[in-house]
Amino acid sequence: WEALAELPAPWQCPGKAGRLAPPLPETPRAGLTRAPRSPLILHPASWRRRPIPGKGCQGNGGPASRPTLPAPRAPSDPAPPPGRPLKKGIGERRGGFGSGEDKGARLSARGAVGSRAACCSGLASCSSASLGGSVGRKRFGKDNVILSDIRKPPDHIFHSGPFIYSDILDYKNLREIVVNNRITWLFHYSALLSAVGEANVPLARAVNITGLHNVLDVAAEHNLRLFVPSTIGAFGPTSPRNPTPDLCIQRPRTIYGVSKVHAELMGEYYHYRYGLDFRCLRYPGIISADSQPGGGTTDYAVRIFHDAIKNGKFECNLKSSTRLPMMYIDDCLRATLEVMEAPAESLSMRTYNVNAMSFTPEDLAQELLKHIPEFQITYNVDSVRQAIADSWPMNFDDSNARKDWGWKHDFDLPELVTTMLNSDTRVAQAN
Ligand SMILES: NC(=O)C1=CN([C@@H]2O[C@H](COP(=O)(O)OP(=O)(O)OC[C@H]3O[C@@H](n4cnc5c(N)ncnc54)[C@H](O)[C@@H]3O)[C@@H](O)[C@H]2O)C=CC1
Ligand SMILES: CC(=O)[C@H](N)C(=O)O
Repeated sequence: WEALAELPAPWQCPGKAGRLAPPLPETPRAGLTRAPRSPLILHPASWRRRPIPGKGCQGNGGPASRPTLPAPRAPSDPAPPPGRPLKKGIGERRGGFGSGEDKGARLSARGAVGSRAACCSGLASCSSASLGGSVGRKRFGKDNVILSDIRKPPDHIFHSGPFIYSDILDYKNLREIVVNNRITWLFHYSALLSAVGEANVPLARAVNITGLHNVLDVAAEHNLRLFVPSTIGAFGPTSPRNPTPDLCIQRPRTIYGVSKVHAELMGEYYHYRYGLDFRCLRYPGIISADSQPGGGTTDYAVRIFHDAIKNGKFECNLKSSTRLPMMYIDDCLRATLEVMEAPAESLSMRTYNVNAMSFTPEDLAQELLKHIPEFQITYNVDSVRQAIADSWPMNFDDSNARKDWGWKHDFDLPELVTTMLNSDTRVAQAN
């Protein structure tokens, strides 16, 4: 591991346009040196090992012109220490990240000035929307959360705070956003979901795998705290299905699942090898009134509410007995913020299952009938979605999340249905 410390990290190697960091200024001493502080931004790139002549990556610019990586940590090392608190006064902006009361944000600040979080798109198709827009902005202040996507979100999101266009496949642009906006936390939501992924494997491979590589590199290079959601879809037919524990066989049969197992493993690898503060939750199917489903297998559990309110009936594309783990969006967002704000010492793992409830389409229909007595459900099974659902967990064991950082869900099936049908929710408003 000592020897590996002198090798370049992925984001320092040539191969992708704009990937090379600028050469280090000459420093008077050999070994670990500190580059001069910029008056505006102090980020971890300030800490460099001087390159050793003749070592480092070959190609553009020659070895001596390239900075080397932050020292890799041996796999047995403990998790990296939390970042230093922001200097008082500097990062205190509008009560959001870096504010005096905000413990999590202070922990995350890691030497940045005026910390900010960025969400690369978000939950469901009004993506960037749901997560950053709803809770991230409420929690940290609207100007301290920057949302991005390749699609314009609905108006209520678009006008709720900073939103920028960003393609996850454009590494240089990601880097610009992080540096120019002094980003300290990154929530990476861009992905193609299970059903649309099967319909366009090359695109799913690019967005879910290459996009993740870009995010990992930019996060490690700039010492960001990184959240990547995984899913029940990261398990497959050979995993125990009822319940599915955190650690077991993971052999998914969809490109979506394969890309998410890859994300879990790559994030953990970057954590142990480069000290990246990577945190990941395996979400169940997420049910939100705020957004339209994005092409997944669990979409029926969102669509059913829209159709029930609008037409009083619903045609379900999964069999009535298909049991899957599910969660209401508020629980999902709270779990995400809680794991991001948890002290590093409390995390015994970097990827956790989280769960709230588990139901079948029939269970959901029965609960809806209590509110809409004339509601009717029929079944027209989609064979692709059904095969996917049959390979996924029926119930999720999230005891490690509950034990390590105190995860506790608020919404079971009755509360979910009442809330989704409540006149305040967007399902009711949209219909
Ligand atoms: N919705 C759910 O039930 C669950 C979602 N998740 C995870 O949460 C994340 C978000 O899921 P949803 O919002 O439901 O999916 P979605 O399909 O609604 O949103 C994904 C977003 O990614 C954006 N995107 C696609 N290609 C992009 C690119 N090249 N650059 C930038 N953005 C791009 C899309 O425009 C879209 O807005 C995904 O990573 C998914 O795996 C995990 C488990 C359950
Ligand atoms: C559970 C998920 O990851 C998503 N909703 C999908 O069905 O693909």
